[in-house]
Amino acid sequence: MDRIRIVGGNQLNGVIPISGAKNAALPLMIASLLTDDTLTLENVPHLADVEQLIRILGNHGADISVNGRRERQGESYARTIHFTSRNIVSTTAPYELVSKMRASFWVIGPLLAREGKARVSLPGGCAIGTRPVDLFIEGLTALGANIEIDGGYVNATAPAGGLIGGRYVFPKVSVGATHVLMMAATLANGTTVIGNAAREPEVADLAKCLNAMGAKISGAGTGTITIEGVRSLSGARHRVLPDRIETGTYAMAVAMTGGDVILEDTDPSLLDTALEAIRRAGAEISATNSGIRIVRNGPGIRPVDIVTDPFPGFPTDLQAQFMGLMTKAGGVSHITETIFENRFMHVQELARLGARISLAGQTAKIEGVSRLKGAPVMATDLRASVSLVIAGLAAEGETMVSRVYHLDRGFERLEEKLTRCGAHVERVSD
Ligand SMILES: CC(=O)N[C@H]1[C@@H](OP(=O)(O)OP(=O)(O)OC[C@H]2O[C@@H](n3ccc(=O)[nH]c3=O)[C@H](O)[C@@H]2O)O[C@H](CO)[C@@H](O)[C@@H]1O
Ligand SMILES: C=C(OP(=O)(O)O)C(=O)O
Repeated sequence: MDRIRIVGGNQLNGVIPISGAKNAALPLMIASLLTDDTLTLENVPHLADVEQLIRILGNHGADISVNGRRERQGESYARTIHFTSRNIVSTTAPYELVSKMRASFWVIGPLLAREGKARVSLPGGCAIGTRPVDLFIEGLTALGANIEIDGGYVNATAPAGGLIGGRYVFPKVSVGATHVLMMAATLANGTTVIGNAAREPEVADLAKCLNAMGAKISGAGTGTITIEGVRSLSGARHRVLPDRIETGTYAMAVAMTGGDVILEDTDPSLLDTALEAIRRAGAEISATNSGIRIVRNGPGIRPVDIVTDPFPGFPTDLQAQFMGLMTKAGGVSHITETIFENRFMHVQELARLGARISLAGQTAKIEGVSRLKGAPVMATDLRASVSLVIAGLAAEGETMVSRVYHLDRGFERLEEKLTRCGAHVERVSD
């Protein structure tokens, strides 16, 4: 199993290209099931989750080629991938495939809308909380679906004439359930209104792509989304938006080590709240023509309190990384997690590096220390793993991160991107 070896102490200086967003690419890929035509996605990151979803879509009958080649004939990055689901050959998404990744459950929306039925295993994914699917079930039921859970599978059927436009107000914001309801409603009879919708940029990116495919969606990116159902969708070409979580992660890494880095091919407006927190921690951040410049020289890291919230709040997917940064702040900070009830698994691992963190309910208190010391640590989930990398970059000596398959789910070429900026980071394959 691969591990990542970091020798801390180097500043980061240079340019880091930001990849397409995993959390946009996944729903966009799933949207290809809505049409018998070809959906072409550009700027798709090369990640374990993308590969897994390619397998899942293939199981439903999608024909997939990468950069004009059949998948696995050659490797490349920032890929253009063509998805054609001329016929759906199976409306079942089996446990063996879906249990590995939460987002694969989302195929339920397109399958139900296009084929009138779907049998999808209850999802797996990062162990960061219970992550139920009640909101998906309520939302799809509001479009007329009949849903039962049996033997670990969600069995959904649409009325004889297809899904029917409806109104559903989420009692709690859910990114995934918003994606699914929006996709399902594109092919429903009549108009659907989704209230308290997730406002994440990835939802707006999916709507933009669906509209390019012929859907009639307005309001995506706001709390109310209106979808006028259409008979069928066509193919389209769409570029996946930049990964705001990867952007924030590297910005925090630079704030941690000090240095001067340009994050290229990204957009600061995707992560205003997180950038503001990093600024308050002592880094200078400015927009460039194609991204963000982040500089920290001289003064140390200042303690900053944050609370995670749905967009436009501070993203839960950057919480672990910000905690990594705060371990070396000159004072006490507090981090409150409001989205997932069990997203503090990195605390005990950061402690191995010398961090002083105590937990009280959903709030972590971090007493900054002046030095961290390298140690063997274990990645417990995707963002937790990269918080250990951030801490390791500023720790004295060697940090060895095991279970990096978590990291490979969401960070494309991390070692290469950091090494190019002067860090000592390498992958060790046993
Ligand atoms: C692939 C992807 O894009 N994943 C992101 C997506 O996950 P995901 O879409 O799974 O997260 P949700 O927004 O659905 O979850 C938010 C909260 O709602 C709860 N909930 C959700 C659905 C449901 O039916 N019932 C319910 O109670 C969840 O347990 C959680 O407490 O948004 C999260 C919140 O920004 C991010 O951390 C994930 O990185
Ligand atoms: C939690 C994440 O992903 P997922 O929802 O796929 O588990 C994440 O991207 O941080």
